Amino acid sequence: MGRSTLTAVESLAARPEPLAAPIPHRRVLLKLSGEALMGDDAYGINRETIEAMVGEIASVVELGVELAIVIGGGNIFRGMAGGATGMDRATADYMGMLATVMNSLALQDALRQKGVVARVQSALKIEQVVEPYIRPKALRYLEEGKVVIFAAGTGNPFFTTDTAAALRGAEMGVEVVLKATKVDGVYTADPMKDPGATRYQRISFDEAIGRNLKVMDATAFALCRDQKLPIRVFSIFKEGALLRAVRGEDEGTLVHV
Ligand SMILES: Nc1ncnc2c1ncn2[C@@H]1O[C@H](COP(=O)(O)OP(=O)(O)O)[C@@H](O)[C@H]1O
Ligand SMILES: O=c1ccn([C@@H]2O[C@H](COP(=O)(O)OP(=O)(O)O)[C@@H](O)[C@H]2O)c(=O)[nH]1
Repeated sequence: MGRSTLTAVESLAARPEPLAAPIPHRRVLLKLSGEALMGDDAYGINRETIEAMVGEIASVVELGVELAIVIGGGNIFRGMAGGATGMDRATADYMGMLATVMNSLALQDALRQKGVVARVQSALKIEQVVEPYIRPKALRYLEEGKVVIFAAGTGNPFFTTDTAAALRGAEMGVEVVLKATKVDGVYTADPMKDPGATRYQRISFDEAIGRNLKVMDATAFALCRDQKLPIRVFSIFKEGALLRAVRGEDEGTLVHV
């Protein structure tokens, strides 16, 4: 038996007994902001930010929660910025999707170093580098206790990784989409621009869409609303926030049907 198979089996065997307090979520999708992974750096992945996140992911996996991840690419390339400089928007968006593949591979490796088994599946075919997205295979990995990282967004230009998170979340049948981003929830206005903005504890999809709150794009909101898939928005920088979100505790903002 190959070493990688053993590791997967070992990690399954090492799953702890269910805790006395039941965990409300058995399968979740985590959306990690590419841009937030920069931390204070000018571009790329900040070592401390990714290490902190990987530590939190490891503790979620230890709980026995099945975890799928969609990672952004804004720390390397953002299609809109390319478009603004006169580049063809679709070409710029494909570059953005390739950036998410790089982030996914970096995250997979950071997880490996922490002893967490992860598989990357890409919406774009780059078979020498990463396996393609195959839904039943992804479901199988999750059932085996492996983390699945979905790379290349939806595989289509003019979309975002938030929409990819909603799409893959719905396909994987997760109970919640957890959006880890730069801000600690959904505010009445963009808190980066309006210091008077206040945070919602809970907000309905209809209200978030109606008020045009930009923390997530409208396509992602609409897809989650139609699929009755709640989203919890929380800070990527806050220690313990992911674990609290997975436990269904009051963290950030819950966007609900
Ligand atoms: N109403 C709002 N509440 C919270 N954040 C908002 C709101 N409107 C705009 N934002 C902005 O949305 C950003 C998160 O969206 P985005 O940049 O797409 O995140 P990500 O990189 O995580 O996909 C926040 O950094 C914040 O500045
Ligand atoms: O389905 C997708 C997902 C992403 N992108 C491109 O990839 C970039 C990076 O993704 P995103 O901006 O969502 O990342 P994040 O905000 O999390 O850093 C986007 O700007 C788009 O250009 C795309 O074209 N289609």
